[in-house]
Amino acid sequence: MTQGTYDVVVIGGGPVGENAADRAARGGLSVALVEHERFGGECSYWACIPSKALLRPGNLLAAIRRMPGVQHDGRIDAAAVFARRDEFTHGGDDSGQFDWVRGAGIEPVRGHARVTGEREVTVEGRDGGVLHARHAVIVCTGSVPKTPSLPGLDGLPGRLVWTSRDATTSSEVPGRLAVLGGGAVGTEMAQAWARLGSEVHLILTGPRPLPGYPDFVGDAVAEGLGAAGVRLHPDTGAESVSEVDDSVSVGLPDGALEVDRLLVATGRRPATDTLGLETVGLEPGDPVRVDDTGLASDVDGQWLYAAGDVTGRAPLTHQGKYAARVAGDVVAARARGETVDPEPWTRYASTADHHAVPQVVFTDPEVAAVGQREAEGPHQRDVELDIAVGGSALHADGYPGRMRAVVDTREETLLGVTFVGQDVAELLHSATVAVVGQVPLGRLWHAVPAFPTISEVWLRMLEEYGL
Ligand SMILES: Cc1cc2nc3c(=O)[nH]c(=O)nc-3n(C[C@H](O)[C@H](O)[C@H](O)COP(=O)(O)OP(=O)(O)OC[C@H]3O[C@@H](n4cnc5c(N)ncnc54)[C@H](O)[C@@H]3O)c2cc1C
Ligand SMILES: NC(=O)c1ccc[n+]([C@@H]2O[C@H](COP(=O)([O-])OP(=O)(O)OC[C@H]3O[C@@H](n4cnc5c(N)ncnc54)[C@H](O)[C@@H]3O)[C@@H](O)[C@H]2O)c1
Repeated sequence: MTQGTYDVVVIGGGPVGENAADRAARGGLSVALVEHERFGGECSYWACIPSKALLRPGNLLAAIRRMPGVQHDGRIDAAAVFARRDEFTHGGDDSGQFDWVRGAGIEPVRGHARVTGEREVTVEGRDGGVLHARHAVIVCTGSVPKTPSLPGLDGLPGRLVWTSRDATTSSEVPGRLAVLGGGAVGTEMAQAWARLGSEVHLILTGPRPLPGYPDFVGDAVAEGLGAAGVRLHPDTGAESVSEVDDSVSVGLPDGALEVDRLLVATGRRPATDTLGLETVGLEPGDPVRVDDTGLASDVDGQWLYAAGDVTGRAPLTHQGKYAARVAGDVVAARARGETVDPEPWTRYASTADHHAVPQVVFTDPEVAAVGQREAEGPHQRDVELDIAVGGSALHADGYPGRMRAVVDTREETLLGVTFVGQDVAELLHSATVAVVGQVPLGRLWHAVPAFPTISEVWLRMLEEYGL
């Protein structure tokens, strides 16, 4: 039984909760961190880490195939890929993360936490009890999969339906896999499992995958998925599903598709269903809306904060951790009695959430984007060009890639940059620095890309703009 009063109680020990707790502890506060499953959260065991471990070998093999003169037998050893993935996820053992929490001077608490009143958290489970927070409760409970309303889905036996957790942890390669949803999870997992040997069908409601990106991105990823053997079903959408002979029959407008597993990857929603938010006037199931300091917008008394997926702001690990650093620092500063001025771009405001969220989709080709994805106003211009420079040609034969920069034509700064192509992920931070730093194009002209690198496309983009 855990009872006690801490300066701060953080609910949810994923990457975001760990960072919020760490910053508050570094600020001199006593902190309890409550986790009901595994310290390290979704990202470490069921999301970012295992998915990237599954993708990398296939992307590497595809790159090798495109390079004349490199010997290979064209095979992926699925068992070895799974073994490497399981090393990254420590076979689901969170003791290393638990020890890190302790080592950071944070009190780890195992159990399910609920807010039961102002500055009060009740924990059920191994370390059950009531925790009181002198200064703040920070909610970092992440998100859970959204289930679409699809006739027959509720009645399908669980073994036939995959969530992203199954898609990232399975050590069996299904013969036939249907993937519902062409977002980041759907595209990444479709490609990974096709490369691991499944016959994969990607069912899309629109004409191309990754609908939130420029069309040239979705088209390039569709081509890459096709090259990996994924069968795309654009403008389709599943009408119903049912079990037939231990398989799933997916009803499509042009007939039934029979598969061994159905991966539902139709988005995520904030994990606030059983958090007790009704006790403080919030609606369970809704995101915890916050201002740029992380303070909950609809709760009085300046004590409830949130960061990460649960806020619905920028549901990515790195961006959630950024918001967590801000919230942890704000709580520590306010606890010291300091007045926090959340001016944009100070350490007390997660300003980048509005202007400069970077994301990579680790398909082949990769997608890397930050900030605005297209021109939206009269003084904005899209500058779009193929990535066709000395560096890219040497990197891969006939390198197919494209970029778009969105330029503020009055300030002559960048509002956003999108790349698609092999290995563009590592180009992204240069774009993020340019967007966040509002670097004038005239000054970017002097940031000379080394020859021969893919970054030479920066120079071509400036020339295309007119410099
Ligand atoms: C398949 C997949 C791949 C992804 N790949 C990437 C990627 O490559 N890069 C990227 O940036 N993002 C990726 N994401 C998104 C990323 O996983 C999330 O943005 C990130 O995990 C959010 O961190 P978080 O700490 O807010 O939430 P989570 O990681 O979900 O952690 C929340 C924690 O809170 C705990 N918790 C919840 N409720 C309670 C409660 N009441 N009491 C106690 N504990 C509780 C949970 O058990 C969990 O440990 C991916 C997502 C998926 C599904
Ligand atoms: N590399 C990365 O950064 C990475 C990788 C995976 C996931 N993530 C994050 O995890 C979260 C969840 O990813 P996700 O791909 O599940 O969500 P998403 O919202 O990115 O994509 C879901 C897709 O499913 C489609 N969809 C919705 N209902 C459908 C239906 N009934 N039938 C067919 N399609 C349908 C939507 O149009 C959308 O394209 C996102 O926030 C994502 O950014 C990030």
